[in-house]
Amino acid sequence: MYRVKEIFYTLQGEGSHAGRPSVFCRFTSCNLWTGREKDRHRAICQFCDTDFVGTDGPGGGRFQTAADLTAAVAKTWQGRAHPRSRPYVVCTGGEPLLQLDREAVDALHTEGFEVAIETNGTRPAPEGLDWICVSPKAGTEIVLTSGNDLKLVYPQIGAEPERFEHLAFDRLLLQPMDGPDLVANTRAAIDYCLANPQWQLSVQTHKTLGIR
Ligand SMILES: C[S@@+](CC[C@H](N)C(=O)[O-])C[C@H]1O[C@@H](n2cnc3c(N)ncnc32)[C@H](O)[C@@H]1O
Ligand SMILES: Nc1nc2[nH]cc(C(=O)O)c2c(=O)[nH]1
Ligand code: SF4
Ligand SMILES: [Mg+2]
Repeated sequence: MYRVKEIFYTLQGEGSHAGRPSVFCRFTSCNLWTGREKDRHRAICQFCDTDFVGTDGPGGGRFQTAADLTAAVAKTWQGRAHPRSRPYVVCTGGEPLLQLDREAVDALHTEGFEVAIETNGTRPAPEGLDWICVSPKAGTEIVLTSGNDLKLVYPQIGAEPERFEHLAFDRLLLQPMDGPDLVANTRAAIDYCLANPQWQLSVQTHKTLGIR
């Protein structure tokens, strides 16, 4: 069974695929925070901007099989078919690698989807994913050490960019930490990228665009 908070169609807001029409499938639960505000101060990951508790969001629910999950994703896609693009699903959460398995990836492929993931990198990934974005968190050990985007939320004490530069990712991205210090964090991320051009800036465009 797959427990999903919400499934929605929007533009990818972050990372190398920013602007790409995508179905977001947000899985319930995370291994680095319970998702409850009362636990935030003692969570391993304390800056999370997302509600991933429960299955009550738009399009959310409990899906018994990979085929059920895929049907829910497929009916959320609203793009017209075109030879230049395939339907695209971004599996996120919460931590999607607590639930996403080979069966679900295969079923999504059979339906014609390209399958991307946004993960904290602390759990192994099933084979077959088309796009892997790892966003490391201070105080954790990364087991997913290769992929496409390494998208580090900045700044994090104990997760300095230099720690990740040797990993086998196509792109290194800094994403300013949203919260009360967003303006200062954005300035600091810009300055870091300007001085260390192996890093590029990732802005959470959906937040300024006012879309999900
Ligand atoms: C909510 S997480 C879900 C996927 C996975 N658990 C992870 O952390 O990568 C989706 C993305 O949002 C980023 N994110 C979460 N809170 C953020 C914040 N306050 N500011 C900037 N990015 C944030 C995460 O680092 C991750 O790249
Ligand atoms: N538009 C949009 N883009 C996103 N990219 C990563 C997101 C996430 O929460 O994983 C996200 C999200 O929640 N919305
Ligand atoms: S690992 Fe991801 S989902 Fe979990 S608390 Fe951190 S940002 Fe949120
Ligand atoms: Mg988000």
